[in-house]
Amino acid sequence: MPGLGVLGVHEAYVRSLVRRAPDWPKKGTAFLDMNPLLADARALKQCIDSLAERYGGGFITHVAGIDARGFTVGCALAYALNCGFIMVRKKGKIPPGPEGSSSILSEDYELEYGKDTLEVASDSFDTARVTSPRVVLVDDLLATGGTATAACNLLRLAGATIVEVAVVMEIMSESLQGRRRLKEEAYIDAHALLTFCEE
Ligand SMILES: O=P(O)(O)OC[C@H]1O[C@H](OP(=O)(O)OP(=O)(O)O)[C@H](O)[C@@H]1O
Ligand SMILES: Nc1ncnc2[nH]cnc12
Repeated sequence: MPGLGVLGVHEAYVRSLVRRAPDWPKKGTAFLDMNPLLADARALKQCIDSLAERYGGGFITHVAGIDARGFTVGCALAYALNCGFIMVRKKGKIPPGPEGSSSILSEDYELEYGKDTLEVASDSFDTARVTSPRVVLVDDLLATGGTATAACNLLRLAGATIVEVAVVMEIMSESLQGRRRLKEEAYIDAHALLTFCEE
């Protein structure tokens, strides 16, 4: 149907369940909260079904999700695709592997309202069983793209090929050009279920 987004006739309903928190966590940030969307069975199912349709077919071997909100949608998608799920974690959360068998890959980055560090275990992918992991990276939201770019870098260091970054919400504005940044710095395309144009 022309003029409809990727969620088609479901878009308005799903969009209505994104709550805005102006000036949070910092003045000037228009925070988009997907808690009401996650809490709604119909909206959650529509989001996961839409992503599963896009990435189904057997090419994807793993879904990776970014700590913490990316875990919600990411793990549900992995289940729907019958894939494994990889956690890209915030600093200090990954336990050591048995006796030096793995190391922790780490990258500092900036996001819309701060700085942080992401980590991935070097042995996240069992490459003896899946020789070339093909991954869709999932998060709730793309703003500057700093978080997703760092996650792509880490997953590649761990041996993955990133097929696409998928988010529920993308914020597009003069200052937030995450899609462009991902393409320029990580050579990856983004797929968003909902787009929000700010400013
Ligand atoms: O495109 P960017 O500007 O990098 O911003 C997007 C990131 O910001 C939020 O994560 P946050 O660090 O707030 O973590 P949370 O999921 O633990 O709330 C969001 O979940 C994305 O991961
Ligand atoms: N505006 C925003 N709303 C929700 N999460 C975010 N992460 C980065 N920017 C965000």
